[in-house]
Amino acid sequence: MELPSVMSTPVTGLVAALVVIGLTYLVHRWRNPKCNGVLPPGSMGFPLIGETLQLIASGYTLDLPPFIKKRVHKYGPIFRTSLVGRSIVVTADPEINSFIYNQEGRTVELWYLDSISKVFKQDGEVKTTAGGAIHKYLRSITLNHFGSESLKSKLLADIQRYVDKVFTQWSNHPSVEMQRGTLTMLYDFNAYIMFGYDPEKSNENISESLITLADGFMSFPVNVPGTKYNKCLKAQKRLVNTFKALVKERRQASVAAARGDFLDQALRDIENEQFLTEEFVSNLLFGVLFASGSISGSLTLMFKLLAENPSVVKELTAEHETFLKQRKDPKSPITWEEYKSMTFTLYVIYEVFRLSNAMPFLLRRTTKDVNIKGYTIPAGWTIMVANSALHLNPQTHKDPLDFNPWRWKDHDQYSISKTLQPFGGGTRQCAGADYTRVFMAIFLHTLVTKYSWKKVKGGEVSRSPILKFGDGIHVSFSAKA
Ligand code: HEM
Repeated sequence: MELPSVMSTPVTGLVAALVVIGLTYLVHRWRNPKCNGVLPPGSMGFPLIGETLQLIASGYTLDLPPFIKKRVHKYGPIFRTSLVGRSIVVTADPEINSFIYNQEGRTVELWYLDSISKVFKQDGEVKTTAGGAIHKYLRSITLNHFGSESLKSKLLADIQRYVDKVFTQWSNHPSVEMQRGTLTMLYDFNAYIMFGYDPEKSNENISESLITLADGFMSFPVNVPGTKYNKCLKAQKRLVNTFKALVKERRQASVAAARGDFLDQALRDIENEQFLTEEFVSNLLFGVLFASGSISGSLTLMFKLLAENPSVVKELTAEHETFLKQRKDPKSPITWEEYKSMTFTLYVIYEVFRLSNAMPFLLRRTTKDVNIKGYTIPAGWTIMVANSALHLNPQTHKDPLDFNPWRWKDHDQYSISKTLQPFGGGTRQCAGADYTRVFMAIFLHTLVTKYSWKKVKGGEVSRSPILKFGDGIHVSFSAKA
């Protein structure tokens, strides 16, 4: 009866030793990934989860996310890590960032985390973020409807009418939570521009679903009922169905019903572009509409920054009241020439971009080994381009956490393009940049010329690493006499 246990002891010991050796080898491989050169310094964290938990830990200032700040301090402006199962190199070095922007289609390609790709259906033939002809098309259709020609001929007036209407509604409430308020405003208006959406006539509340989606898409990707990620995936399903139905309905509508909008153009182009299908078009509407909500974070933060800096509001108001005085009819709409001469307003907008960092980093995947500054980033790795580091670098911007629009006074356009890159760079640079500046300028014009306003509650900010506003920023508005 004793025999089995005498026999099993050395076997068990051997198995245990093999498991330990195997695990040690795997951990060693995890910590020292293969590379045909020198990897940037850094740590790959724990096997599988890497340093994901550290990435999403919140910082309670407008400064760089603590994850990046701590590591830049420890390793320098380029370091390696692992996040959600991916080997990643983070760069906060402006020279390397520009190099990476310009490598698009050569040694790197646009890439999203797997969980984000799932939300935006970025796979197979409906991948709207692909390169080549698809990328060219994405840019051209977006610029056609949101670019400078459209702004001058149509959108400038449309934005003014819409912003006026929204402020009138806001002033009828005791207060408005600005993040939700600006997101609803942006999604409703941009959906109107793109496909004639009218929230009062639609069965689906598109802005509400997009807000739920925006709230959950950067949360920890655990798909369990009740989690933000789960709610986000449910909202995504509703949106995909709504866009599909919309595309079908418009395709069946008569030519006379055409509005000449984004959706009409995409459906017309189906005849000429091989990659365009109804599913692709509905995915395109979804992606561009979601991207257009990026202005909300900057507008929301703007209220906090203006409320804390009355001298900025004073100079801003003076600039806009001068326009009113110079007009024959003070009630006439803003002209393109007036927009172009809003000097201080533009400094305020630059400063809000610099501090809001609506997209604190951009993601790329290497298609070949990338050699830069003595390091090698292996093929198949992800690169996180931390453009926000440029905006918060004390060597580039003195007292970087101060809201100081006057700092832009002595900069020419070239130096601004080198020190402020909220819209990224290279061929993937934001196609909504002009539209964003015009929208914010008109929003500010309406705010300071027509309304008195007060922050009544909230205003805490955090970064994890996306900018968040705690319980929000609540503002009350009343029309000026
Ligand atoms: C504050 C507002 C905004 C910010 C900070 C912002 C930022 C960015 C950034 C950084 C990129 C480059 C992404 C990358 O390289 O990975 C980008 C791309 C893009 N953005 Fe924006 N964006 C804003 C508003 C908008 C708006 C209002 C629209 C639509 C009207 C828009 C449409 C797009 C599109 C279509 C792209 C893809 C461009 C391409 O791949 O060539 N964005 N945006």
